[in-house]
Amino acid sequence: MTGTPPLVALVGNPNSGKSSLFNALTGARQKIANYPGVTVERKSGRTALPDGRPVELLDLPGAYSLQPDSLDEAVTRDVILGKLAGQRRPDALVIVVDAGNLDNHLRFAIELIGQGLPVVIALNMIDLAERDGLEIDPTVLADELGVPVVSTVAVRKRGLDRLLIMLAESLSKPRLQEDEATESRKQITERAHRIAKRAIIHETQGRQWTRRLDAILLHPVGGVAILLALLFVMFQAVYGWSEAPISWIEAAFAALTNVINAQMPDGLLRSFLTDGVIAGVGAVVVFLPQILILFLFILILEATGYMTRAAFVMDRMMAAVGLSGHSFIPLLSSFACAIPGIMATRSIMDQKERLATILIAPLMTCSARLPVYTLIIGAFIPAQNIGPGIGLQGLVLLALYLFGILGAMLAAAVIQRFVTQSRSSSFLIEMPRYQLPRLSDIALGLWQRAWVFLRRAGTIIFVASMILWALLSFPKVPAGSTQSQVEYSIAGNIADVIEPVVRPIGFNHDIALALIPAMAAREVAVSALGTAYAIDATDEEQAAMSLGPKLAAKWSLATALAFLAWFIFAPQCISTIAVTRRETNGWKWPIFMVTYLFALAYIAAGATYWTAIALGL
Ligand SMILES: Nc1nc2c(ncn2[C@@H]2O[C@H](COP(=O)(O)OP(=O)(O)OP(=O)(O)O)[C@@H](O)[C@H]2O)c(=O)[nH]1
Ligand SMILES: [Mg+2]
Repeated sequence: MTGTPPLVALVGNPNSGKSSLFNALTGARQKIANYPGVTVERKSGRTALPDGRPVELLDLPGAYSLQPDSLDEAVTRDVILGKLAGQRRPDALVIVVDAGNLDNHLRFAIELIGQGLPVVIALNMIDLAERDGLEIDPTVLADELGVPVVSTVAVRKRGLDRLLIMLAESLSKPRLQEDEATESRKQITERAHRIAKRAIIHETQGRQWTRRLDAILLHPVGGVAILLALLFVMFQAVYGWSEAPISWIEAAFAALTNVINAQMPDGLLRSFLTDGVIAGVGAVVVFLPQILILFLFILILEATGYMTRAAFVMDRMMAAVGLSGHSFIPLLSSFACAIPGIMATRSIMDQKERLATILIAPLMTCSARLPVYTLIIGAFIPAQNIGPGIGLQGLVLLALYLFGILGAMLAAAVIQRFVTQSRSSSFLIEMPRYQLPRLSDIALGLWQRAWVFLRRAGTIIFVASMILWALLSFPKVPAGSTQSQVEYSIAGNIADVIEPVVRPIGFNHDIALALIPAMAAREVAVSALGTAYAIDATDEEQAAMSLGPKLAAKWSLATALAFLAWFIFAPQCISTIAVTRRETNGWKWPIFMVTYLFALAYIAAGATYWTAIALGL
């Protein structure tokens, strides 16, 4: 044979050992360049078949399927289909499969075999599989798939001779027709599962447990039910466990106020310290225990390997609104804060899906909303059980989170349908191993969350409280005026302008006052109320009361519920708007986002208020 040597591509899932195999086969005879027109690395090299014929090997980027989710995957697909300009189609494929991950990797293998090219399967990492007590019969695999299968250990160069013999044989056979009847994704998954089950002769208990657990946790109905149950327990705990630590923090701030009141003469500085700093910052800091409890759950679920399963379970639901599991992790991060969530959307390949995800990320209940929610719930929702072990407050909190998610899903459906018009892409991920979380990792994670929260309290919320205290304290109300200090102040006058706009949705003057500074950060709504009520307190006893009872005395239930509904939707956060501008390269999308979110917030608050009034609450 003369002319160009046959081209053989190494292809398979990421991390299956393609490059290791490539290195083992080609040694130093490698050429590295880019594929024409794209910044994806092209690695090729020479090797020789047992009869001495040369072969050109191509190390393709890892992929999960022939439906690309990334540039790398698109290159892999185009090369295999012979569609990449300037790159000839391979004459045969070596499909590299991780023996320890047979179920997952066989899906791509089946899809590749359907392309009709001569194929040899390298059942790689067989050493690791053996170490883990996994025994696989390659002949069963070969029978089921109808192609030769060779066990290999790329890093020890085991099985390479046999691989080359099989390759030579395959290359000399005529090319098959491409499969006409293409199987659906579901059929491929099921077939991969069945074949893996047959080929695995023996597996350890740990792996059996993983499979059994996955069968339950990934179940389309049962898995969702378990996810909801876990969320339910999580939000019950936020209330159930936080009472004592919150009262300690409150007591500490009250004691501090008393010391200052006893040691300092009445005056501006004292008012600044007690009404501004302690009432403002303190009102937010008391929510630290609840935030830590929430994150304790999230960190544990992440560390055990459950979160990836939750993403998988959610994928189906997200597909219904035109998103995919790719959006799940960014949206999940948005529960901490929309800013890292929006930044995490960079991993979404489909630009329209990415945009839709950015636009709905602020609807995920970020931790800054928690102080607002818990303050209002604590003040207005009775701390009673509506069934054995089912606290009403925790239930309301869960409902608020679910409303946020529901709102996000509806918004996504509408946005994907009318604005971005994207189709959802396929979503395949590998499940991490289940494991017991390490205490030190959880502790570190909690410490980081606490630090972020306290740093916000000490910086942005502190500054906002300071400014607000000044705006509320000046000008001083003249003696004998019928107005209170807050009404007479600059902030009070600004609130007068806003109040008519928000009165139709049940908001009062206090809320109008809190809304503007809360644009800096949502928790500032809480500190603003704290400072306003502290300044207006007529006597010491009233001043010492914590914020919740004060609200309960002044607001109607309908107003409180409307305020909660507002905060589910309102884009009350300048940083999020700024990040959206940066990530979408312009003002168009942030303006769109702010407009639709404010509109939703206004409608939701109004609907809540008038429904509550109609129900006589
Ligand atoms: N024990 C063992 N380790 C292997 C084997 N093959 C590959 N590895 C290791 O697995 C890891 C991934 O191997 P790579 O060759 O980089 O995998 P790849 O398929 O090229 O990965 P991508 O290019 O990211 O798609 C490396 O750390 C290898 O050393 C094997 O047969 N046995
Ligand atoms: Mg590689």
